[in-house]
Amino acid sequence: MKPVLDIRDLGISFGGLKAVDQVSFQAQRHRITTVIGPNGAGKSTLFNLISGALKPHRGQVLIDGVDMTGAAPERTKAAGLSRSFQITSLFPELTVAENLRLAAQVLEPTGRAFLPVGRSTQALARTGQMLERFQLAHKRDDLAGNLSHGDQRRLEIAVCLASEPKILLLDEPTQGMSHGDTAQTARLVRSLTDDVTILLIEHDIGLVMDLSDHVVVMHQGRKLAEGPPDLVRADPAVQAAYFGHA
Ligand SMILES: Nc1ncnc2c1ncn2[C@@H]1O[C@H](COP(=O)(O)OP(=O)(O)OP(=O)(O)O)[C@@H](O)[C@H]1O
Repeated sequence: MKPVLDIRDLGISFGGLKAVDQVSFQAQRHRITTVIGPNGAGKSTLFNLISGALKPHRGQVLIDGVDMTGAAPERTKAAGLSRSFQITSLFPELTVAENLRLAAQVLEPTGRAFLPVGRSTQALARTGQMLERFQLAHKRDDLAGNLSHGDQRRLEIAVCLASEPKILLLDEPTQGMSHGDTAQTARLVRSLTDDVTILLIEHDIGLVMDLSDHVVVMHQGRKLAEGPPDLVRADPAVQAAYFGHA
């Protein structure tokens, strides 16, 4: 089957530093592909290259077979790529439902995007679905800024999904969460693969093993290894570079 995301020989340098160097891999539809690697390995830069926040110096990014290399974030978004950030990008002064409806507004047919809220039927329907799915219905009228950290991170994932993307880029979705919140969010992320393909950056190796279908290991800008989580974890080169022992 054609991969939904195809990364080919991607690279960028900052001055003399090759932050991402000759990286190639594919993300298969409805699977979770996780990028791991020590601090400074190039994971965030890779996400920036894929989402269009940075333009690569070499290589290609294909979304559903279409070359999107160097396309601006608005264009990769329109092609079906949605990204959540480590730092929350919610509107704290808007309610939970309003944050979702704003993101879902792109589902309205062209020319109807600025209709009064009550007539944005598709956006409202999607908002309702997201509230249910993310167990936020009882908090729909709470200000996003007043939610707990765990609820804010979950709302942020819901906002990313509200526009019905094909690919979801999640950067450490459970960072800073309590143990209980982490487990709940992990279950949620797993359930999302019915709808989307997920590309994840995650440091918690337990979560990586639990959640991932496929793991890509980065080290000093390069891809060190890739494969199923258990095989990658047992790889001596990965052990040496990432887990600190051979
Ligand atoms: N805009 C930039 N200008 C110069 N150097 C940069 C820039 N962005 C990243 N770097 C460097 O590129 C390398 C890769 O950084 P990156 O943030 O992608 O790593 P990472 O794997 O995401 O690390 P972490 O796990 O700490 O978030 C680092 O050495 C970093 O200092």
